[in-house]
Amino acid sequence: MTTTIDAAGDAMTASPAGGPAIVTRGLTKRFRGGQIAVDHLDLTVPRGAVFGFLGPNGSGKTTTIRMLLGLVTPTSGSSSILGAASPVQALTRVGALVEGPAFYPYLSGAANLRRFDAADPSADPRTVGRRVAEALDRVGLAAAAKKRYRAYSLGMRQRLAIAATLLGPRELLVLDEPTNGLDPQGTREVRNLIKDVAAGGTTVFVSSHLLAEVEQMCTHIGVMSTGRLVAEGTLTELRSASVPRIRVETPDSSLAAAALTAFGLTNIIPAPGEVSAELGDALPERVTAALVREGIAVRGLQVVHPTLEDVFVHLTGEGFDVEA
Ligand SMILES: Nc1ncnc2c1ncn2[C@@H]1O[C@H](COP(=O)(O)OP(=O)(O)OP(=O)(O)O)[C@@H](O)[C@H]1O
Repeated sequence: MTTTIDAAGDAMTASPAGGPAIVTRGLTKRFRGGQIAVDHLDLTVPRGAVFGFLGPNGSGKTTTIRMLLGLVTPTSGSSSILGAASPVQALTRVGALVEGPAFYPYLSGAANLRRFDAADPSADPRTVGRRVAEALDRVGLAAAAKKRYRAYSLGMRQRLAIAATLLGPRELLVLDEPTNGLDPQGTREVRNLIKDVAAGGTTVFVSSHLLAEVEQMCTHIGVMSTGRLVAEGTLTELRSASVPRIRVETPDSSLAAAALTAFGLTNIIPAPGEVSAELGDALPERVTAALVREGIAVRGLQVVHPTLEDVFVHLTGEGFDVEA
């Protein structure tokens, strides 16, 4: 049985039924011209998770999603969604938003969804009215069902795009950058919608380059950097991977560095007027006492806990956009 952490940080038990929602093994895509977009990706997305697929632009998120859905052929490796032998066999159980569907500006939200549904050969035309009404209700657009698409705000447009993925019962929702281009209000709407969908038992796999956004709605995170997965785990696991550091302000930084080394601290970085080191399990008061014993002038001392962003920047060597 796998244990996952819900969006609020509480422990919950994910259903083990049917195995993971997504598994990739050695998944690789090299485009013509030699560009490697995804490099031996081993990913496991547990059922019931809201999995944030985080990475800077160009790190391979969209290419991975396209391979998962059978829209791009991998160069090597394999992937499986919902335990199916091929993406086609799982597609009726998966809602996907990769490139926003082309909606007609002069049609209402409801009429657009009906047209969208008509293009799906697996959808039953006899139940379309009920399913469209339910999908609009789920995304909070029931009152705007008859409004023309062109009058929708950006947030409403994105919610309609998500409604299009919810026209049938879905076990898995795959959303590529669903908040791209949205203002803070629209972003909040989409984030809350994703949480609601997940609360109903649907696994959600959502890509983003926004760390804060992923932190607010996801139970699990996978971090991509130049086509490689550099970190994967629950939010709690990834947070606990961050090791606190001690920062000593002193005019004797080289002497202090030597004293910290002698004390057994590692990863020591001396700088003018200060020195810092990984604290690990050491007690800061003991470190202070050791420095004073060595006659080092300590002007200030601070224990610094790296944020999740610090951890990821360290892993990827790149900054993340932290604005939600
Ligand atoms: N059809 C293609 N042909 C050649 N190179 C491609 C193609 N599609 C993507 N790439 C390259 O593969 C790399 C990964 O792109 P991808 O779109 O998967 O990244 P991403 O993380 O989704 O980024 P973004 O958020 O900017 O879409 C990039 O360097 C991109 O230029």
